[in-house]
Amino acid sequence: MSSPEYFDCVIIGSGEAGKYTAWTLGSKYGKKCAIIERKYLGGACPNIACLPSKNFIHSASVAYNFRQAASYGLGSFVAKADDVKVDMTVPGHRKVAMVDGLMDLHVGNFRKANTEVILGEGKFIGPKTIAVAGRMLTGDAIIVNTGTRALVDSTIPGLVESKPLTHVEILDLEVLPSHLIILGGGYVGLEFAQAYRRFGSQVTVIEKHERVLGKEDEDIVEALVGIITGEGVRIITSAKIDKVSGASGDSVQVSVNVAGSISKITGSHILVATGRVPNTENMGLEEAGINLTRSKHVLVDEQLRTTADGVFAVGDCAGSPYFTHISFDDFRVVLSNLTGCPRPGGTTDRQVPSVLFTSHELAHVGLREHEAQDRGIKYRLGKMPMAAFLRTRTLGDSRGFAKVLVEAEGDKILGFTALGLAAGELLPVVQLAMKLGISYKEVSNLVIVHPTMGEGLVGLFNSV
Ligand SMILES: Cc1cc2nc3c(=O)[nH]c(=O)nc-3n(C[C@H](O)[C@H](O)[C@H](O)COP(=O)(O)OP(=O)(O)OC[C@H]3O[C@@H](n4cnc5c(N)ncnc54)[C@H](O)[C@@H]3O)c2cc1C
Ligand SMILES: NC(=O)c1ccc[n+]([C@@H]2O[C@H](COP(=O)([O-])OP(=O)(O)OC[C@H]3O[C@@H](n4cnc5c(N)ncnc54)[C@H](O)[C@@H]3O)[C@@H](O)[C@H]2O)c1
Repeated sequence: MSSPEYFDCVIIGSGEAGKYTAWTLGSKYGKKCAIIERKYLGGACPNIACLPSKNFIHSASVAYNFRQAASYGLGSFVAKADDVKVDMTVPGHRKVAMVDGLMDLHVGNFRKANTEVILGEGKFIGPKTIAVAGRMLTGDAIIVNTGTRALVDSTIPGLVESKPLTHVEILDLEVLPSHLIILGGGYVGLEFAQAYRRFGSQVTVIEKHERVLGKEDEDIVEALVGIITGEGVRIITSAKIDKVSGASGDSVQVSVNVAGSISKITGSHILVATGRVPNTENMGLEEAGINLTRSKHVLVDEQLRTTADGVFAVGDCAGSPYFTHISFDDFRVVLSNLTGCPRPGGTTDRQVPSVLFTSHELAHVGLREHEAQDRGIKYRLGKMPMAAFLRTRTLGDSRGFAKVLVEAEGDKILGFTALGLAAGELLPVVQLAMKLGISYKEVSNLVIVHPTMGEGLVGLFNSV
């Protein structure tokens, strides 16, 4: 057997953490990296997940705003709101143009970093040895960054046979579903539900738990559901799916059992959004000494080291919270290890901020109110309607609210949640205050420009 080709670092999967590692090791440290990618150069985010879905959401919000044109004196352009029909090929082309631009950027970055990009499916054939496209590679460091994929639950009778859409296919759909049925009321389900409703589809979301977005506080979910259902999305909760029949793209029927009462929902398309599974099977991981967890994520410690010497795992496949910015932070942790100065604590106690990109956005960081109550953590609460964030008045939509949890005995911020227009933009200043461990009063004492969204934080933090 010939000996493997040597690289300083070999990365399987070109997701967020992996590509930044290659770009940085190559451009800043002069290291020679190889990155192996089977389909989506740069990973899910720029190709089939975050960025294309947000591009779509923006197209949908233009359609939504167009229907409101009369309230801005533009009624003569829109005879009747229902007359606005979206040619779905156009948002599709807009998305493709964006992705093409992002790919140019990626190719340029790999070139600048002198990274060898190898297209193919990477598989371990021995400790630190990987086979791909008829080649055999090894390196000082190996990084597994293979991500996750949408779960299509084969235990639901008829679901697989109905050929449901996942987030990948729906982003390429060039027709508007007359009725889109969405299984799962989590991030993917709700973002697409509102977007497709805004494009003009009838939309039904079916969620198995008693609430959508099960992790969030009840008051937040109630307010968000009010906004989304107010636009015409139907949400069915506490629902068990008994059976799916028919075919997505033609006619599909879902039998739903809610507390023993069975109903049949008929739609034109069905989208699965019921969670994700790690891409860790058939890769020779365990044979190479890389153990998996019960959920089939790669088992890692706080420095993202696997059970095999010199092999790291990063991003979704390592069970890090499923967000691109978290995968990016995994890159920082691994880089700190590869450059000889491991980040103290690694991934322990890092912030996990999130934004659900519905309109209105749901932004969160730190402790939720129900989590504090469940854990018996005492807190003081500041809560303020978005109407008191005066910027929202200028934008004509003041729905939603924000709340902040502060220590009962001290002044540190424990958690922050906001539901409102552009709420995601409020996070960094709160995150910084939390990270520095400074008093919430430092935020309420800031001079913040009037009338920006951030200005509302002064009132919110004063209300504690
Ligand atoms: C619809 C949708 C919208 C989302 N929106 C957001 C958002 O707005 N903000 C946010 O922060 N997060 C969002 N996420 C989550 C985010 O996309 C993921 O958390 C992120 O992409 C994970 O990155 P990663 O580094 O783990 O790898 P990934 O981006 O998953 O990349 C892994 C890569 O590995 C490749 N691969 C797998 N196996 C092999 C193999 N054996 N050989 C070679 N290559 C392989 C895959 O093709 C893929 O390109 C969204 C997810 C979805 C589904
Ligand atoms: N804006 C963002 O940052 C963003 C957007 C999309 C996805 N993501 C990431 O991707 C992850 C995956 O998203 P997702 O929406 O696929 O998963 P999710 O875990 O967020 O939500 C899945 C939902 O499906 C429900 N469910 C599960 N099985 C079901 C069944 N049989 N019938 C009905 N409902 C069922 C769950 O109770 C849950 O509410 C997210 O958790 C998030 O981390 C992030």
